[in-house]
Amino acid sequence: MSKFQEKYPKNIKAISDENFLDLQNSSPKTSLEQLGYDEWFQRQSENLLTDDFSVARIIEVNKNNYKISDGQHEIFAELSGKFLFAIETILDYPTVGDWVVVQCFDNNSHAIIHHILPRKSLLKRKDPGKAIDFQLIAANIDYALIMQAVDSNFNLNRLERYLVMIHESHIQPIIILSKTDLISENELAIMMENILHFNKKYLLLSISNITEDGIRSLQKELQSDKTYCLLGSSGVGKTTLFNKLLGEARFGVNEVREKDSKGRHTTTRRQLLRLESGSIFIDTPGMREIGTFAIDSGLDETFDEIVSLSRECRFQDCSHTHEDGCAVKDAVLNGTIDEARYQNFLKIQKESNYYEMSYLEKRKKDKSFGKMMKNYKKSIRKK
Ligand SMILES: Nc1nc2c(ncn2[C@@H]2O[C@H](COP(=O)(O)OP(=O)(O)OP(=O)(O)O)[C@@H](O)[C@H]2O)c(=O)[nH]1
Ligand SMILES: [Zn+2]
Repeated sequence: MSKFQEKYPKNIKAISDENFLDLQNSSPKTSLEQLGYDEWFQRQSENLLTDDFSVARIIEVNKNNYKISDGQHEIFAELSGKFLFAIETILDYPTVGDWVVVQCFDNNSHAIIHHILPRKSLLKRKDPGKAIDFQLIAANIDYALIMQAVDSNFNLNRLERYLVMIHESHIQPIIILSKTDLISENELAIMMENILHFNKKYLLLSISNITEDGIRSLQKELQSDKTYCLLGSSGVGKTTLFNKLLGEARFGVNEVREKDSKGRHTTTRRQLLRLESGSIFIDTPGMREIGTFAIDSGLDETFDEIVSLSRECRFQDCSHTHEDGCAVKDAVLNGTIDEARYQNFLKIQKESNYYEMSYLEKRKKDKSFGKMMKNYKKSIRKK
């Protein structure tokens, strides 16, 4: 064991076969379970599964329809009229990874979506085209692999921003440093030390797609039937890594050409797929351009030392910028809290306050518009 591993045994796990043992001992899994369906979702669906309704997972969101899978069939699906009518905000639409209650027709050639099961996690982002709207990226992701390359891409502030966003989405982060072939072992150790200094609670792995260092350790971390996504700036090596995980033999299968429900040929990229090892990966177009996210509890978890200090501030609504008796500012002055980290905390907090507010205002507006429409429809019916 290296010195580094001794210091951070939990963060840098030695390669072990633990993950694989429980696989061998368990009873055969249903095809739904192999797609990530578990007891929790089962409980959520209990009262909804009447008549000929069944459960399936959204594996693709297209312009005019969805593609769902029950682990055996891939079926084009549309929303029921009742479902559409009840939609109040973007958040009510299904997205990739969602579990839905459906009714299948004509020998599984198409399906109608009636309900979305509650989500364990939801990844969303601000729509770049609009000031305050959301775009859903994916639901029910268990782990996000946050990738940063060790070259000029490496940036602790950006890493913290990703961590905040991931916490906010209720997803577990795993940090991956990529392109380790570009630096020496010593340089890598220093970088990892820098990351772990503030982020001891996370698993940190390092990989090189070129030398394949660390790839096997990463593969051993990936659990079967859990859902993952790869996040990180353009060029850090996500696609290269993903193709490696898919396996050389299956290289290229991610592109599919098929007929949509209206019989037209379309070429799409699979948005949810299962690796041979049993782990599930979601890769949607929106994931590639993640921008600003709503941030609330995620901020607390990422900057926990700052947030716990803030309870000692004189004012309850202290902004930690100019107030007298601010425990956070004092800690920065006496060096207990890192200055750069404090500045990044303020920056993310400021952006999120602004963003959160505009979202709430928008939602209020949406609701009152919905009410207005309902009253209008009622008044028409009365006439
Ligand atoms: N030195 C080095 N280069 C790598 C490694 N992995 C990928 N690259 C190179 O980095 C470039 C970008 O790799 P991609 O896998 O396309 O990166 P990406 O993160 O998927 O980028 P986007 O598709 O733009 O999001 C390519 O030229 C790769 O050959 C690595 O481990 N080491
Ligand atoms: Zn304060």
